Amino acid sequence: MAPTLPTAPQTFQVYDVTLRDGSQQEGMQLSVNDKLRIAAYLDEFGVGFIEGGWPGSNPKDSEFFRRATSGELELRNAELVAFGMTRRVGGRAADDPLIAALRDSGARVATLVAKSHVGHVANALHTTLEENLAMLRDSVSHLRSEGMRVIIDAEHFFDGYRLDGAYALEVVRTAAEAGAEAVVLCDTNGGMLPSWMGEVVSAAVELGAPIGIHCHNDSGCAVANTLAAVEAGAMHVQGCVNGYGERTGNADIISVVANLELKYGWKVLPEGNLAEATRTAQAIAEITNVPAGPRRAYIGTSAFAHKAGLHASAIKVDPNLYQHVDPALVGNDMRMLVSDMAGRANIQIKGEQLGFDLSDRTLAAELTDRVKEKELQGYTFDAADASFELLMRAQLGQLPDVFTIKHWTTTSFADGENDADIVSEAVVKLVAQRQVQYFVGEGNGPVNALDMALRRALTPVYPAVDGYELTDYRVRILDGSSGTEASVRVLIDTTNGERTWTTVGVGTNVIEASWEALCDAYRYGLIHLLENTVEPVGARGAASPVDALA
Ligand SMILES: CC(=O)SCCNC(=O)CCNC(=O)[C@H](O)C(C)(C)COP(=O)(O)OP(=O)(O)OC[C@H]1O[C@@H](n2cnc3c(N)ncnc32)[C@H](O)[C@@H]1OP(=O)(O)O
Ligand SMILES: CC(=O)C(=O)O
Repeated sequence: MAPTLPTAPQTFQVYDVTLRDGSQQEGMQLSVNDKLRIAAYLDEFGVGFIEGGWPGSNPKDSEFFRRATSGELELRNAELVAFGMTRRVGGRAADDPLIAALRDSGARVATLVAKSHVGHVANALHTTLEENLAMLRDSVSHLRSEGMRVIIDAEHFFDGYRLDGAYALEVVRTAAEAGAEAVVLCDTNGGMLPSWMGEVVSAAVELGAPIGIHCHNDSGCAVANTLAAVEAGAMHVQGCVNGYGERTGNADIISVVANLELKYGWKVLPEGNLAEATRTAQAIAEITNVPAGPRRAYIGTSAFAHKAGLHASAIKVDPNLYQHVDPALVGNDMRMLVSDMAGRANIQIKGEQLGFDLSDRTLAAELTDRVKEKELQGYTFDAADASFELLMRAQLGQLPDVFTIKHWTTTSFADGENDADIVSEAVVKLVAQRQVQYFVGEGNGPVNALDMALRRALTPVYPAVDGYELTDYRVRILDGSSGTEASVRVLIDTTNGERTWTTVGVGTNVIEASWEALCDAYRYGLIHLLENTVEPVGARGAASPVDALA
C-alpha cells in the first residue's frame, strides 16, 4: 500500500547553515575564500537561503559579509543571511553593537537566535521571562524597521516546550507578531525522536506563525526529525551539507531535499538541480577538507554500491530491485563491488563496467573463485579496483606484459657518522619492451627506495611514469594475534593527474606487500596509458596497441 504523502505548502524555504552551524564542527576551519566558494556552490545547487556566519562576532565573518556583499558573490537563487542574537539583557536593540553588525552586514535577511527555554532564560541569560520577550520583540522590530527580513531561531525549543510549553509558544507568538517571517524551532541538543515531533510542531503551527525546523543529530534522527516536523506543518527546513555541524552535526540538507523531492514529490529546488547533489556535496567536502563520508545517504560513494552476490544477481535483471531510487536522480552512480561475498553476477557486472565480456558462466565462476581465494589470503578488491582488473585480465589471458620483474632487493643502513640517519637503497632489474633495465633507488625508507628504483627502471621505456604520483599508502596488519608473524595488507593510491587508482598487496612483511601493490600500480597505469584510455576499455579479444607487447 502506498504511503499517504503530505501536500506541499504554498511557500517552502530551504535554508542552508553550512557556513555558520557547519563551521561550528570540531576541526572545521574555513577561510573567507572557502566560505565564498562554498556559498557559490550552495547557490548553484539552489537553496533559498545561505546563512553566511555571524558578522561582528569575529573579523573573518565580518570580512566574509563585506566581500560577499561588495560584488564577489553573485547569488542567483539564494538570499544571503546574517546570523546573530537578540540584543543584550537590559539594553536597546538600536544601541546593541552585535545588532548593528547585522544591520551593517549588507545582507537583507537576519536570523536571530532567541531563548525559548525558561531554564536558559534564568541560568544562561540571568534575566526574567518578560525581559527575554522584550529582547526578542525589540530586536525583531528594530531590524524590521531598518528594512531587513528577520527569521528567529528559537533555541532549545523542544526541551523548553517540555519544561514550560506555554512560555515556549509565547516566544513563537512574540516573534511572529514582531514581524519575523519564520520562527524556527531548534532541537539544539539534538535529543528528539521523530514520534515526539508532531505534537510540538503542530502546537506551534496552530498559532498561525510560519514555522521552521533546525535539528541536530545527537540521537541520530536529525533528518527524520526534520521530515516529521515538515509533516506536522513546518514550511522552512534548515541543515548543513554533508551533515556538518556542532557535535554530531545538523540534519543533512541534501538528504532532506532529496527526500522532499523524491519521496514526497515536492519541488523545493530549481528544476533539474537535484542531479547536482553529489557533485555539490563532494565539491564542498573538498573545500572544507572534511570528507563527506562514503556512507552518507544519497551522495556517498557507497550509497549505491553493492557487495553481496544475491544483490548483484537481482540487479543484473533490474537495478531497481536493490536500490531505493535511481542514483542518477542525485547525480550518483551504481557501483558493483568485488569481494569474497561476490557471486558470479557481481563479477560479470563489474567486468562489463570495465569493458570486458564475462558472459561465459564458467569463466565468470572461475574468476569468482579466484577472488574468494585471494580475499581469504587478505586481499580486498572492493577497495582496490585496479588490482581486480589486473587479476581479471590475467584470468582472461589479456594481461599485457608491460614489464617483467627479474630481481628486486632492498637494504637499509646507517649513513655517515650519525646512526640516526638511516638510508634505504633498492635495486630493481626488469625487462620492459625487450629492454633490460637495472636501476638503483635511494629513499627515506625501503618502500620509498623501491618506488624510486622501479620508477627509474621504467622511465627510459615509458617516460609518462615520471608523472605518476603515489598519493596514499595504507598498511593494515591482518592477524594481529600473530605478532611479527602476521600478514600485512598494503593499499596504494596512485594518480596520473587525471585519475586515481588503487592497488593492493599482501605479504608476510610490509615490504613484500608494498612491492606487490607498487608493481600493480605501475602496471595498471601503463596498460591504460598504452591502451590510450581514460576509463578502462578493451573488450575481450579486441586489438589494441598493447597486443603488440603481449
Ligand atoms: C545554539 C547555537 O549554536 S547559536 C550560535 C552560537 N555561536 C557562537 O557562539 C559563535 C560566535 N560567538 C561568539 O563569537 C561570542 O560568543 C559572542 C561574540 C557572540 C559573544 O561573546 P562574549 O561577549 O565574549 O560573550 P560570551 O560568549 O562569553 O557569552 C555570551 C553572552 O551572550 C548572552 N546571550 C546568549 N544568548 C543570547 C541571546 N539569544 N540573546 C542575547 N544574549 C544572549 C549570554 O547570556 C552571555 O551574556 P554575558 O556576556 O552577559 O555573560
Ligand atoms: C540556533 C542553533 O544553531 C541551534 O539552536 O542549534
